[in-house]
Amino acid sequence: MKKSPLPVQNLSGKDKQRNCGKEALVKLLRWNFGHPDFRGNQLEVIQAVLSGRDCFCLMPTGGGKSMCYQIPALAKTGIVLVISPLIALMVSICHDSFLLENQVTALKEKGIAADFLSSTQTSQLKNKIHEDLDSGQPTIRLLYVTPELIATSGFMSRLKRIHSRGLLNLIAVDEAHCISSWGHDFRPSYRKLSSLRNHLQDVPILALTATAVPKVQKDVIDSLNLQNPLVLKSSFNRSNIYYEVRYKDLLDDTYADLCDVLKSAGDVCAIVYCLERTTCDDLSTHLSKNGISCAAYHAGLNNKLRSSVLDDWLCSKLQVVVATVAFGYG
Ligand SMILES: Nc1ncnc2c1ncn2[C@@H]1O[C@H](COP(=O)(O)OP(=O)(O)OP(=O)(O)O)[C@@H](O)[C@H]1O
Repeated sequence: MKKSPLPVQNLSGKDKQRNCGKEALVKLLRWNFGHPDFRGNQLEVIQAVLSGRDCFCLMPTGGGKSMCYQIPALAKTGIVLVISPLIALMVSICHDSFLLENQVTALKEKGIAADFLSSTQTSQLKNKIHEDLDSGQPTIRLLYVTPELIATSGFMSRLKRIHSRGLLNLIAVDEAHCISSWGHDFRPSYRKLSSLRNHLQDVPILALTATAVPKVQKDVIDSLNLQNPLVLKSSFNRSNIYYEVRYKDLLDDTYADLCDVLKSAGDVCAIVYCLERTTCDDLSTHLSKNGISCAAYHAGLNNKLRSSVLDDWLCSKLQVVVATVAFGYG
């Protein structure tokens, strides 16, 4: 049976203080996500944004950044806007089984009213979301959008209307390092997010990233015009990860060595990254010949084939994917 989200309350006066308190927030976490307690800096971030403060949060991949805006969306009536560069990718090139993995689907399955707006949706679907947003009492609590959409005047006017009704609670900028031209993943569309502060002055902004050297961090804070932000950084040490370096030049046979490593690791799933497409094809053929269930993944393969490799790997039909960085982009 599906659980319905805990009822939310409008935060004002004493309620505001009480609901920003740890106890109420942990209750929301347990009820909606089944986690016993907050991890790392999650609670501090959540309390900061709920109290209306801007925040810059640096947390490692898998550290639980999403919870930092998902819980605020459940703690207050209104909307949390999540700006993510990943929506377009997820929706356009992945199919059902992978879509199930994405945040919106997972949230909906938990009974949380989340949705996304993307250029790949039918106008019927988009209109339905627009109607909900324009209604006096939108049902959507978490809305995922692309930075490109923020730059359109139509959507900004819609946001301003929602804000004028006191219903825009938080703007979360995921992968915030993309705003910085100093960063490794600069996206020009992210630069346009600097207009958010001018248009929606008193809405707290939460910048989230897993990668930001001090120069990038400053650039993100300046570009988004964060005001006296709470800056929180977590340790990048992942105690569950074991690192080992083997020097290729010192190995007699790199392919044979890799084959041994994969076989001795047992029935694990793995990604082997290569610099070139031809190496992916070549190594994948070699591993397959040696009894390892394996496929290549790179931008030279058509969408259908890439999707099926991704799908098979996600459902453990394939043990190893030999890929270029195209795998990280979906
Ligand atoms: N407080 C918590 N206790 C236990 N598990 C948690 C907690 N918060 C988040 N998680 C789990 O940690 C995993 C990673 O969370 P999440 O996807 O939000 O990480 P992330 O920091 O956004 O990662 P990425 O950088 O890849 O986007 C999820 O499975 C999530 O359910």
